[in-house]
Amino acid sequence: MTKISFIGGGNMARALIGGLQSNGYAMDAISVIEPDADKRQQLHAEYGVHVTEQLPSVSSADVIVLAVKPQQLRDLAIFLGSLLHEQLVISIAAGIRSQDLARWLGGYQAIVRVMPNTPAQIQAGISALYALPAVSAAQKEIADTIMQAAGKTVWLDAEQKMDAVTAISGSGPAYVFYFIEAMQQAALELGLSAEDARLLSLQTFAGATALAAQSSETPATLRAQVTSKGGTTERALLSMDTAGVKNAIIHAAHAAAARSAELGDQLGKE
Ligand SMILES: NC(=O)C1=CN([C@@H]2O[C@H](COP(=O)(O)OP(=O)(O)OC[C@H]3O[C@@H](n4cnc5c(N)ncnc54)[C@H](OP(=O)(O)O)[C@@H]3O)[C@@H](O)[C@H]2O)C=CC1
Ligand SMILES: O=C(O)[C@@H]1CCC=N1
Repeated sequence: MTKISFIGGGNMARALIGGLQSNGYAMDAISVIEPDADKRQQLHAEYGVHVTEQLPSVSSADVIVLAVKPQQLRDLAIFLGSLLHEQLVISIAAGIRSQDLARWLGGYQAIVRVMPNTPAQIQAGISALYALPAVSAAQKEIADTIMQAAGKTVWLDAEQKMDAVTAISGSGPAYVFYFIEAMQQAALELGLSAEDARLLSLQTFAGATALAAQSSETPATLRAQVTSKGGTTERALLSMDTAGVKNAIIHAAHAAAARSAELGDQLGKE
């Protein structure tokens, strides 16, 4: 079994480990390097993974997943470079370009950049992957297998597309949760119980998403099928259009993509 070492045991590392566990991955093949003792203890208790604060332990791993914040990556990578021999390095840090990471690692090129998302923890994630040219086909296969344990995978032909991916699927779960929060708040305001608010909003999301995925119709057509002339949906959509909801969502995704590029520009300069 490929030995995986996560550096950083925060939200996204947990989500990926959860996905690997659900997929039957041997938890004793996974170790997590994390400075916070409470997080280490929690990760060990919940998943049975090895935990340590000792960076040199990465030497025994086949794959190293860099799961620290983008702002923490450079200092870590400069230290990590001397510990690498033939491991595959997977970076999930938003914005950070592979060539900047390679430079911080002292020229190490076996790098796959990945943008996962948190539904990984129930194997419903999607990850976009991009490999530097030096990454072998076998290493790409390993990266793909690991990320498939957390959901679907898509390979990018140009790293530049990572900013867009980050804005859509990386940050995207937060947009959906935001919408669900609003639906649940409205349900409560309209007099439904918390339990019904939760059930009705979540099943509506799940059902509409499944229909959009399975149907050959566009989302616009499916939306029109809900919208009876002179009816309730029409009134709701008019209210959304007046408030500029669609434009706000599009604008938000552009803002996220711009922030990804900005992180790459700012942090990559160092
Ligand atoms: N959350 C998400 O939905 C997604 C996140 N990502 C990317 O994943 C990365 C991690 O994000 P997320 O999990 O949300 O962040 P978190 O802050 O939750 O996790 C990062 C963890 O790494 C720890 N850490 C910091 N420095 C080191 C170090 N030198 N060695 C080991 N551990 C260290 C942090 O400790 P401390 O808090 O003490 O600094 C923290 O516990 C980011 O780069 C982000 O861009 C990508 C896709 C989606
Ligand atoms: O918010 C962030 O920066 C990270 C990257 C994508 C999702 N979370």
